[in-house]
Amino acid sequence: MSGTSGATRAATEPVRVAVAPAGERPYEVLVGDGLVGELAGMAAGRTRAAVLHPAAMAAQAAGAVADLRAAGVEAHPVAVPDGETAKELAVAGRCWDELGRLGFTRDDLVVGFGGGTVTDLAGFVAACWLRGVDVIQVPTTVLAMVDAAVGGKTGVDTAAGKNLVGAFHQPLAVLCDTALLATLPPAETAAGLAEVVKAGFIADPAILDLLDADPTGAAHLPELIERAIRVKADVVSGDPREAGRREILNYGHTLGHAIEKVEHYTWRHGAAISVGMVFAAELSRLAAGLDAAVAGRHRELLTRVGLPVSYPEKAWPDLLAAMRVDKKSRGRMLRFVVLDALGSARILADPDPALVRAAFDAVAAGEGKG
Ligand SMILES: NC(=O)c1ccc[n+]([C@@H]2O[C@H](COP(=O)([O-])OP(=O)(O)OC[C@H]3O[C@@H](n4cnc5c(N)ncnc54)[C@H](O)[C@@H]3O)[C@@H](O)[C@H]2O)c1
Ligand SMILES: O=C(O)C(=O)C[C@@H](O)[C@H](O)[C@H](O)COP(=O)(O)O
Ligand SMILES: [Zn+2]
Repeated sequence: MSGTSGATRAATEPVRVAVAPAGERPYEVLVGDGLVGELAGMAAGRTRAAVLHPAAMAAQAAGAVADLRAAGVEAHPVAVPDGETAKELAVAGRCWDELGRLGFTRDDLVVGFGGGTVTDLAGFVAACWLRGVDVIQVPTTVLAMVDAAVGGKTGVDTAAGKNLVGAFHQPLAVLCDTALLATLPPAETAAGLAEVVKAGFIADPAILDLLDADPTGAAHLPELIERAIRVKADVVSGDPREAGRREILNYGHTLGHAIEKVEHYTWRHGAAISVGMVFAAELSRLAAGLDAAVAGRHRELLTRVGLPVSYPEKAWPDLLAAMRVDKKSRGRMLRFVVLDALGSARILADPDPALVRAAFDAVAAGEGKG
């Protein structure tokens, strides 16, 4: 490490998870307490860095900016709106204006410091500026650590729907400093656990046992974060541009993204994905032969985590319209991620509309309220 900033060093050796996207530069996801100090060492030698952060995280981001400056990097904080409103093309435009004002060149660095909305935005800003500059992600929510900051999916929302404009742009590194989670509100932790539960159902059932033992996640948080990152890293490494298997990471997202759109992005992503997974589990039971007990486990566990598991029936026409512009759709064909069994996910293309409706009816009936 060449950092000379005197920044806080990780108290213990970080966990390192390798991501090796086929045909692209490999990188590591580091997980540990006090890791944000590693940023300055990684950036040393660069001329400029722009640290994109939500206004609400200005104080924490200022620490990272100070570390970068102490390492000789001309670092600039760039405040962006909080929550999903960060993921608007106009916000990306303002970030590009700022990079232009700073004279950002191809060897300068974008840092995404915040939740998944900021890491999605920062990745997209970096992907497009000069057709691609490096980005280091410093996720500050559970959700961003286990999912959003890893894997190179970047983008913004449009009037037509969620994440419809974007680019694949893998980060140079991902620094998950678990000390930053100390200020995270419980509802945000629960939302992040939705993606952890997803990783459990599609690939690593041990996650579900850990959450059964403590649905707050607190007792096993470092292990849960590491396990979910390993699931994501494995899938992304094999299929970085979602030509096939990566679609399983979209479990629960077909309905989940539709709920986010219908709710005008006032729902947390993790909360919408929770309802979406209950729906996907029902569809799996009805159309892919998933064991009823495994389907039911979705409702039970997500309820205990504190996440919603039902949604009003009257919204169905709007939800169906929103699902048609999901990125997994082909032509007029809807495609969903389903489970054949615990830990075994696949695509179900063009299912019988009656079964899709029946799966939603079960969600609307609140059978999952537990
Ligand atoms: N690119 C991907 O692969 C991918 C994967 C999953 C989700 N996502 C995207 O991620 C977004 C959701 O991310 P999110 O759940 O992190 O939401 P978010 O970014 O809106 O953060 C949630 C809230 O927590 C606050 N916050 C962040 N860190 C904090 C901290 N340490 N202490 C206190 N408050 C803190 C934020 O300011 C915000 O108000 C969605 O837009 C979703 O589409 C992307
Ligand atoms: O990384 C992926 O691939 C995922 O699908 C992870 C999802 O949790 C995430 O919400 C992603 O942004 C959804 O992707 P999208 O392509 O449906 O927008
Ligand atoms: Zn997601």
